[in-house]
Amino acid sequence: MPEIHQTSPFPTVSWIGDASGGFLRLIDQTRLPTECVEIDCLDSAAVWNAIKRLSVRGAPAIGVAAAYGAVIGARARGTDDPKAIRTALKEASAYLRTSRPTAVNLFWALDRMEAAADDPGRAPGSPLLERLLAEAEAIAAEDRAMCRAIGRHGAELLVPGDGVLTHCNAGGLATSDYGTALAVIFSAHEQGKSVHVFADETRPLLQGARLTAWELQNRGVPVTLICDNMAAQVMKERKIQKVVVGADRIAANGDTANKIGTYGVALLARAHGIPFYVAAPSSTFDLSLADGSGIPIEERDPLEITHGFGRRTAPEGVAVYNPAFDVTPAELITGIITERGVVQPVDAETIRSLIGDSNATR
Ligand SMILES: CSC[C@H]1O[C@H](OP(=O)(O)O)[C@H](O)[C@@H]1O
Repeated sequence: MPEIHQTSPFPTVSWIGDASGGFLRLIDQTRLPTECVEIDCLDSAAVWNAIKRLSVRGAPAIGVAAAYGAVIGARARGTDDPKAIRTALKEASAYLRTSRPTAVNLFWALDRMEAAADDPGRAPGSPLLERLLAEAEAIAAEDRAMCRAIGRHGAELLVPGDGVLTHCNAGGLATSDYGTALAVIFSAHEQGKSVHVFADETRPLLQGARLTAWELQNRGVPVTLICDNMAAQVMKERKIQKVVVGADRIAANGDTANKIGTYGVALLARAHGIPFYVAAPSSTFDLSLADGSGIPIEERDPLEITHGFGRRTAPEGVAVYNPAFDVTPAELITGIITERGVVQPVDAETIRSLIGDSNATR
């Protein structure tokens, strides 16, 4: 059973100790906003469970956690023999890949960890476990930098007084720090642009209510919480000038998988003439997919719908459908805000030239 520690709000995911004896520490996001506690993951099974149960969630944060989980898994055979470490790493990587299917960052990060194990060029001469930890730390550091760059590029799209609708949580909790969609908000505020956020609560797991509202309040950003079914009304009342959401996997043509309900928000934004932006790092692109039809959509436990709020809210035995994501077609997306700039999603070649095949390793 992982240990539990009280903690300050950040960092979402961090490594404690050295390569041979260290472990992954993360905020348990299932306990927010009422409790901000951390759990320590001492083996790859604890990391797998943390991802599966959304203790750690959000595409980039899942990738960073999986990278550290691969380091832990590489030690599973208790030897410094590089051959045994590589074998244990591959086993841990294959196991961690089964935790959740949609966020491509999980697979992107594990691909990087496996490549690092075979690349003596990184930190030549140092023990393999230290090289693996260095790669995981690099993935986390790159993510922090990408989030800040996304914030800078995205903040240019906002004007003072904008009402911005968000869906789910694409904040610091969904990344190694600062967020993607919320990075745009945070950066705008740091530049003195006052914007007001309307946060969809985002059923069934309420990442918007529990996490986005919590993050924005922590940083002093004005936020109004709404139910998902109120998005059309706030748009009709002209309270919303922009929509900014995160992403879990973006295909080569810009089709974007994100939390369930995002597609509906995109349709509403189009109907009201409101720009709809996706904010995501290049690690969330899957250029191996020509379009969104190939993005695997996770289906989760029906109990998340029938037993939310701590009690049963549906008749015993009722049929339930619980897809955790949907795919917004590129033609409904005004622009994708990446660390390299804003790209118009329907031009697949522009996306490929901006993102580059090397970054989107799939
Ligand atoms: C910055 S990616 C955040 C992205 O991930 C969330 O899904 P989940 O909470 O199930 O991991 C949601 O789709 C967010 O937009």
